[in-house]
Order: sequence, then structure tokens, then C-alpha cells
Amino acid sequence: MGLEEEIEAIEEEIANTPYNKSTEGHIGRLKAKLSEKKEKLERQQSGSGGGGGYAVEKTGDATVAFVGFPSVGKSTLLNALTNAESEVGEYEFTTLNVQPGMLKYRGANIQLLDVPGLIEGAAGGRGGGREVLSVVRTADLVLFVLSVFEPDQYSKLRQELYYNKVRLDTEPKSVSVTKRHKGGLKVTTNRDIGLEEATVKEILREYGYVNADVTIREEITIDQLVDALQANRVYLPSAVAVNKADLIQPDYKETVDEQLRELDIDPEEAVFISAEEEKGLEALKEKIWEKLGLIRIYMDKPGRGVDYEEPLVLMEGEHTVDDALDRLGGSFDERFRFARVTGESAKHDEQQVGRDHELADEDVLRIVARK
Ligand SMILES: Nc1nc2c(ncn2[C@@H]2O[C@H](COP(=O)(O)OP(=O)(O)OP(=O)(O)O)[C@@H](O)[C@H]2O)c(=O)[nH]1
Repeated sequence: MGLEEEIEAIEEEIANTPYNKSTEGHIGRLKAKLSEKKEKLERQQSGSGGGGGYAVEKTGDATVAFVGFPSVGKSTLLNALTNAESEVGEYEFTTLNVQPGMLKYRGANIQLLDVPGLIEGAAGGRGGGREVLSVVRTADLVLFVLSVFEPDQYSKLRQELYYNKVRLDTEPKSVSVTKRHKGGLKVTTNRDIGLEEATVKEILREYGYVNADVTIREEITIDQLVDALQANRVYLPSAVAVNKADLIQPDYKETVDEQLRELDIDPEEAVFISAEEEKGLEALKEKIWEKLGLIRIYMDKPGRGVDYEEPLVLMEGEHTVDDALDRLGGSFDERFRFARVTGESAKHDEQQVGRDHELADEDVLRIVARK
């Protein structure tokens, strides 16, 4: 049996096995096996396909990938958001027709990538789909671009990303595995994790662990455990733009809202836009900013005053003084003594803080360094 047939056989067995406590371990093992076979197939395929060469150079403070079916208006949107002033070029897109643009917003440079053809050929890695997905995987935010007439394309797009190991709007589960020399598999939990201990062991065994301590501190599903054991999942936030809103009558919006709800999208969260008529774009920029968790830090430079023109822009999860130092290029690293912060994160103006201090949007930061 070839690898592809094996994968199909396992998928079929999973689909045909009813899920209950007594089959849970078995299903866990099958899912782990399935995941490994898929990895193997992918390695084989990329090995024979000539591979490589489709990395997109990331520039700017953050990168957003536009994901949507053909003709929903992705390129129109990209052009509307970046205008003619954006400098395009100097990018190496060797095999992919990726359209890049730079959105300047609140002093940040946000790279926008219009990645075509996610759907055609993406399933199972045919054609250029995999390459498109590799671009999406390097982004910091996925923006789904939907047409107001076909919001249900959303499920297909999400599913495609899921198959390709992109996990949206969720954090990886915390699972730690430490290999030992003996003692078998030991599972430690501090609460009901929603899985039988035997299931956890079955899955770990499938991954070749014989002696190991496993610690799981939160509720977890079989799929999430498999994800946690495979290193190549990416976790990204997402947002939804509903385009061509200029084409509907006002009273049709309620119908679209209802469709969105059915897709598990909060209509309040989705941004209705018209790329063509450049409507709703401010709200969309704001949403992108919010979802990326960007903050602006105004640097107070010795002798030059506060630079309000070109803030240091920090991403979600990188809001400390230390992260700011990193972004400044590290020349301060050895000489850093303390920092002074004025703004929302500070208890008072010019508060003296250390490297761990969490900064907030529009803080003014001065680094005090040794000479
Ligand atoms: N009425 C209206 N038409 C739009 C809007 N946005 C895009 N269009 C039109 O929809 C068509 C497709 O737009 P594109 O921007 O080329 O769509 P795309 O998603 O980039 O499509 P591909 O290049 O095939 O991936 C064009 O004729 C646009 O003029 C909009 O907001 N309102």
C-alpha cells in the first residue's frame, strides 16, 4: 500500500470509529499515526518537486496575509490600502505571484501580502497551493477577504488552513514532555484534562516515546495533543473583511449578518468594506492594528527630544523594555542601566523601570545607558 492509500485508510477508520471512552485511546493513536504519515508524504512530495525558493521576504513591522477566493477583491483592497505612495519592489517572489504592498498606519509599516490561489490546488499540496500556504504561515495575521454575496467561502478557507497546520485564534496547549532513561510513561495533570491517561500514553507511544514524563495542565483534545507534539503548527490571529458592501441594499445587511453568525463570525467583529469605493477602510486598518496587538513607543533620544514621527512599533507578546531594546538593534544591551517611561504603563511621569517592564501604546521611553 502506498502512503496515500495508508492515509486514506486511517482517515476512513477514524471516521468509522464511534468516539467514546473505550475507543478514545485507539482514536488517539490513529490520529497521531495519521499526522505522522501526512508529514512523511509532504516531505516526499517537496523532495521531488524541486522545492524551496518561495520564501517571501518579510519587511516592515508586521505582515498580514490576505486570504480569499478569486475575484473577491483582494488586489483592489491591497491597492486601496497602500495607495500609489507605497513602494513595491525589491521582493523576491520566485515562483509565486504574490502581490506585496506596504500599509502605513499610525507610524507603523505593515506589509500586506495578496496571496492568490489558496483554494485551487491547495488541498493535499497540489500545484502552487503549498507555496501559498508557506507564505501564509510566515504572516502575523490572516485577513479573510469575503464577498458580501458568498460569506460561506469562509469555512472552506479556514478548513484549508487547518489542514495545512495553521491554527487560528487559539494558543498552543501547554504540554511538556521530558525524556527519561527508564520508568515508562508518566502522565502528570493537575486537573481533569478531558482525556484518559491511557489515551495520552497511546498517543505518546505512537510518537516513539517509551520513557518520559508528560505534564499537561489544561483541558485538551486529541487533536490539540497531536498539535502540541508536532513542532510545525503555526498559531495566528485572524480577522474578517466583508467586501463589495456597496453592492447590497441596506436591508440586506441583516441577512449577511445572519450568515456570518452561522459561520461563527460575530458580525460586530467583521468589517464591512468596499475596496472599490474605498469605504470602511479606516475601520479595517484599526482592526488590523488591534489584531496584530501593535503598540507605538516614542523614543526620547538624548539631545534630540522625543521622536513622535517614527515610533518604534512593537508586536503582540513583545511589549517589554527588553523587546524594545531588541528592536533598537541591541547596541544598548551591555550598557543598559534602566529606562524611564512616561505614559499609560507608568505610575508617574519618567518612572524608572527595568527590562521586564510592560510598555503600552504611545508610551515615551528613554533608555539610560552606561557611557
Ligand atoms: N462593486 C465592487 N466591486 C469590487 C469591489 N472590490 C473589487 N471589486 C471588483 O471585483 C473584481 C475582482 O477584484 P480583484 O481585486 O481583482 O479580486 P481578487 O480577489 O484580487 O481576484 P484574483 O486576482 O482573481 O485573485 C474586479 O472587477 C473589481 O473591480 C468592491 O468593493 N465593490
